[in-house]
Amino acid sequence: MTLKLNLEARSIYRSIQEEIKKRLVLSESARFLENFAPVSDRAEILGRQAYLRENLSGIRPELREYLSRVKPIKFRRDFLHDRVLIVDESELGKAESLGLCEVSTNIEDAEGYPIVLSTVGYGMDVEITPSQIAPELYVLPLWENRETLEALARIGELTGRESVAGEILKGLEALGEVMGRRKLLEDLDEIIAGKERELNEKISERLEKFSLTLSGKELLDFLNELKTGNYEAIFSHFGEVEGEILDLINDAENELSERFGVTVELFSREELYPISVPPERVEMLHEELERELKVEFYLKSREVLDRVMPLLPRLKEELSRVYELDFLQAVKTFTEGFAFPEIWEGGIAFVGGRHLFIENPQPVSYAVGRKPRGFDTPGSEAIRDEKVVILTGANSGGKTSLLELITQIALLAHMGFPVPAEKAWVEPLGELFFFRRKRSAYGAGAFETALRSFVRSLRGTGRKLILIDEFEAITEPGAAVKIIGELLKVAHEKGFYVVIVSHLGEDLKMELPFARVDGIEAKGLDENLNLIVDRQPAFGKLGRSTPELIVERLARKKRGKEREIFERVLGAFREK
Ligand SMILES: Nc1ncnc2c1ncn2[C@@H]1O[C@H](COP(=O)(O)OP(=O)(O)OP(=O)(O)O)[C@@H](O)[C@H]1O
Repeated sequence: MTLKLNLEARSIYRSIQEEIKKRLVLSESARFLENFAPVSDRAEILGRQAYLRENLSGIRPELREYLSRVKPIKFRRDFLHDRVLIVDESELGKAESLGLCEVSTNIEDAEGYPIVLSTVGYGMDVEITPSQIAPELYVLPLWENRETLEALARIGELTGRESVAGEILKGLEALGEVMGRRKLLEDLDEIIAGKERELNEKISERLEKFSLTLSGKELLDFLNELKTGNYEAIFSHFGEVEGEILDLINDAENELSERFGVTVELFSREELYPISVPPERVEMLHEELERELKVEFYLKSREVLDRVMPLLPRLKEELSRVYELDFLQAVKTFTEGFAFPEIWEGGIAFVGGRHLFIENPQPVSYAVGRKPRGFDTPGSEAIRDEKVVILTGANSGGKTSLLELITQIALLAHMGFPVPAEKAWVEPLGELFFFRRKRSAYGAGAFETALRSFVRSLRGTGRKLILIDEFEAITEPGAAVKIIGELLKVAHEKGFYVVIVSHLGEDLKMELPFARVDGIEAKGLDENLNLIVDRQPAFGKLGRSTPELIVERLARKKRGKEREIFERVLGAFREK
């Protein structure tokens, strides 16, 4: 059963969720938070506490870095156009239903396919399973996600649960060579263009040297031979250079052959300078390499998959566990220094509570309902198990913030989380109401709305905590005492827990003998004559209001007649 929240309590719940989400590394992990919505069920809360106690302890800060490197590994089914599967008539339906490649019963249909697979001995032997027909579909995503696998292996070490990722990575090593050649194939055009450029530079250099070595006399000799038609002599002279150029070309081709693992003949011998590679030759080489590589990659993938396939179910588990770990690390950093509340019967109490959204807050202890054993802060002897408490005190004393803190602690406790306090006791509730003061809303409309929601919260029975911030601000003080007084009596009769902020503490106290009145007070003045507030409410003690504090301040500062008047006013406060 979920804990029912009114609008403003829900908005505090949402801001707590946001705080945790901010700390997640992977946005998908947020779904874990949904399993921790506040509930009323004691056993469920205790179960969650046990889960978190057990799992938070193993979470190390370094985990974040590795979690952030994990990407989902997606295995996609795909129709592969580079292969054909030749099967027996009886297997045709099964093979086709896999939808992985072209299937036929006729070997003639294999024409033109780089990869020919068969169950009847016409090509590479396979069984009709996706892993044998298309092992690349498994292996390639693994290869491309090696970084994720490495991160998983580290996460395994950090959490003390050995990961299968290490073993998979070892298996993938066998693909290194063929993957290197796939990369080479991708870069083929660029590599050849580079070689072409390099070769032309070398040839041009050679030619330049050659022309420099041609002396004036040699030039005349040539011209003579040209005149007499003695081409032999000319050719023999130039032949020397031609030979050198051909050597350069051969060297370049040998080097490429070695890199690609096939015999390469790319450069034309007809036109020696500038030398160029006909595009159709590049195309042919590309095709040849591709065919060869496809077969090789297929075979290697099968080999690797044989070893890795049995590990994949565990890999999947580990990948989803990553989101849980991410959730846990976010909870761990968010709840650093928090304590698990004791789930008990008797209201809500905490020692050293720290407001979640105030920087460096003064810790505050508070109790509504029974005073737990172990709650022994100064002044706590005034607590008498009151379920209805009226919180009074100076403006800006921290009354609203205290209501927020009570809400935060109640919400986190019902989520099964640790709470921002040294110690806490929380009774599982059915409903939680938080009514904020409507600062700008004056007038009959606002009053009516507020009254209606207050009354709505009092309907029915069950375990409820109702927090109300200054109800009287929207009506006249006299009427407010009557209304609040009566409504609090209803709450008391029904056994609801209530904390209400009010400046009418004195009047309400007379009306409601069962209620406790607490006060937040100023400790004194700072150097700028501002009030220094003690955020810790004094239990069972009316908080002096701001006007009273100002009168007291002036009574102390002034002298003579004026002081007398201030003291008389102050006396009026004291008489009550
Ligand atoms: N425990 C605390 N530690 C430090 N600062 C606090 C604490 N509680 C409240 N404050 C700060 O004091 C200021 C006033 O708090 P808050 O609005 O809760 O007072 P309030 O008593 O409800 O005032 P008002 O009477 O005007 O409604 C806020 O700026 C708040 O951040």
